[in-house]
This record gives sequence, structure tokens and C-alpha cells, in this order.
Amino acid sequence: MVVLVAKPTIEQHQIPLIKSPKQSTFLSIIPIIDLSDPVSASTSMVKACSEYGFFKVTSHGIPMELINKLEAEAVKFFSLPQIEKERLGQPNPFGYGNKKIGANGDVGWLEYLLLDITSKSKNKSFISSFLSEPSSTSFCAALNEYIAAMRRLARQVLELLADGLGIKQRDIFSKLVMNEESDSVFRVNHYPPYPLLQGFNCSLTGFGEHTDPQVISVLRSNNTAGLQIALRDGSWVSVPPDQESFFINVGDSLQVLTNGRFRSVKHRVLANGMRSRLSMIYFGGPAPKQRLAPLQQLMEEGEQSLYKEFTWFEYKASAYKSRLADNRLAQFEKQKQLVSDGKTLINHQ
Ligand SMILES: C=C1C[C@]23C[C@@]1(O)CC[C@H]2[C@@]12CC[C@H](O)[C@@](C)(C(=O)O1)[C@H]2[C@@H]3C(=O)O
Ligand SMILES: O=C(O)CCC(=O)C(=O)O
Ligand SMILES: [Fe+2]
Repeated sequence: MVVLVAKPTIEQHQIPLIKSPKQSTFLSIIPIIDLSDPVSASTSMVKACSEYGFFKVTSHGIPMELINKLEAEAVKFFSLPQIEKERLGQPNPFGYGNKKIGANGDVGWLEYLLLDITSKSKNKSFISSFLSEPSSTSFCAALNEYIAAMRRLARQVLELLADGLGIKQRDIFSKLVMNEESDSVFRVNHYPPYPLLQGFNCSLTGFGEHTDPQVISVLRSNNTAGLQIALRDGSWVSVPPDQESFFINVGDSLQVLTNGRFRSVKHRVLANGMRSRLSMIYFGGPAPKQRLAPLQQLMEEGEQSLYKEFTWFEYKASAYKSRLADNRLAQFEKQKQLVSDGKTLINHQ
């Protein structure tokens, strides 16, 4: 007899539930990198990217005033009546979205704004229609200032990573996201509280498990917990929130550029039972025509690329057809060669 076990969901929206045993206070394993000491920062960052693909940065020099200004504008936006937010239309993928993530059936307990921040982008319809309204001038100003700061922080982190890897050309990674054609995205997520599951050992999915496709993501949230990262053994670790710091995720593209030395971190968000979570994330992506392949400077003698050649345009087109939890890099991986006594036995390509 075949027994089909359906994934538990909350009926109304089909949002999956996640088992979440109550966690007692624990010592966090999340690496903390202090940017005021660049030499030690570059070494510890490389270690963190290899082990977890994730770390927290402190002493980043971004004024709290700038962060708080954008957070306050975002809170104001999400507090608008639902009908007004929905008047902005369906996300395409940019714009205002509610519960639906992407176009392929993923759902979560959140609402969000997804913005195309590519300098050269022609697809700015949402930003221009909404953000050019006089009532949104202060939101738009806060966004521009904050995004500029995120670009600088991403550049600093990527240059330190090149230093830590011993690459002479410091801008080898950063130029990919600083280029005026770089395909970067900015996202503000609002996860309302979901009190109905309090006392049960499960939570409602806020943002389902996934890796970020770009090079690097810079995340900041308010003090509400919910973000978790997956370790190599598949176990999930909660990230203690810290509203004064930034969290860095290695994206799929950086995993490819480093031929797997850095790990694109799997992460997810659980809805909180008591409080709203607000997060703002800058995703630094390459230009569409950028070829993604392991850097020659990193390859050791005889080392083979783990990936077939592709451009960001090709990767993104395929990523946007996938579901959140899919392994998007799998179809770009080369089959492993089996070597015995120096002779290649199998080479599936
Ligand atoms: C289900 C999806 C949403 C997503 C596009 C995708 O088809 C697969 C990747 C998803 C993701 C995750 C990181 C970012 O939040 C995001 C903007 C991105 O670039 O890739 C989202 C996409 C989205 O929400 O449209
Ligand atoms: O909201 C968060 O804290 C993380 C969301 C996320 O991973 C994403 O938007 O890609
Ligand atoms: Fe993400």
C-alpha cells in the first residue's frame, strides 16, 4: 500500500509549516567579522565563506540614522491599507508582492517590495510609477542612499575576500557588482507575526529554504529572529538577530567563481509568533553577459572546473524558472571524473 503524506500546510494559503523545536539560549556559531581590522577580517572572511557561506560584519561604518530612516519608510509603506498596496499590481517579478514568492508556486508568510536597481535598467516601471509620487519622495531618497551604502559595503567585503584568497587583483570580484551593467536587486521583506502556532513545536514558513543566485547578498533586519542557515550536515541553525550589523551570504555565482571553495549558503526564514520581522537585502549580481567560470587565479595545477560554462543571463533565466528550494546549480555542474592509476575511467560531460 502506498501512503501519501502531504506536507503540513496552513490551509488558507497553502503555506508550509516547518518543524521548529523550542531552542534554549545557545552560543551562536555565526562568524563575526570586525571590519576595523582588515587584515584579520580578510582571513576570517575566507574561512567563514568556506565553512558556512555566511557571516556577520560589525564596525561597518554605515550610520544607524541611514538604516533607521529606510526602516521607518518601509514600515510606513507596509502599514498602508492592503488595497493601496495591491493597486501597485502583481510583481513581475519586481514590485509589491504578498505571500507569493517568484512565479512558480512558492508561498510564504510575508509581503515584500522587490526592486530592480541595475543602473542601466529600462524596466523601472514600478519604481517610476510608485516612487515618483510626491508622497514617496522620502522613501525614494532613503532607498537611494541606503543602496549606495550597500554597494560600497559589498565592494569592501568582496575586496577583502580577494585579499584573503591571495589574489593580487583586489577588484576581481567587486568589479562584477560595481559595473554599471551589474544586474542587482534590492528587497524589503515584512513578515507579520503569526501567533496561532505559539506553544506548538512548528512555525509557519516566512521565506522557504533557498540559496541566493547572485554573487553576494547583504542583509540587515530589525531585532526579530527568524533567519536560519543550513550547515554542511543539513542541520538548521538560527541566526540571532542584530539590528546594528549586516549579514553576508555567499551566492551561487561566487560559489562558481571560487570553484566551490566558497559555499552558497542555504537559508530560510520562519515567521515569528510575536513580532514583525523587517529585513532589507541587497543582492549584488553580475552583468547579463558576464561569463561565470572559476577564476584562473584560484585554480591549482590539474584542478578541473566543477561547472560548465555559462553567463549570468543564462543562469538567471534558468533560476527564475525554478522553485525556491531547487538546487539551481545542479544542471551546470560537470559530472565528476573517476580516476584510477592516473587513467580517467569515466568522463560524463
Ligand atoms: C522562486 C523564485 C523566487 C526567486 C526566483 C525564483 O524562481 C528562484 C530564486 C528566488 C530568489 C531568491 C533570492 C532573492 O530573494 C530573489 C529576488 C532572487 O534573485 O532569487 C528571489 C527570486 C524572486 O523572489 O523573484
Ligand atoms: O528576509 C530575510 O531575512 C531573508 C530573505 C531572503 O533570504 C531573500 O529575500 O532572499
Ligand atoms: Fe535569500
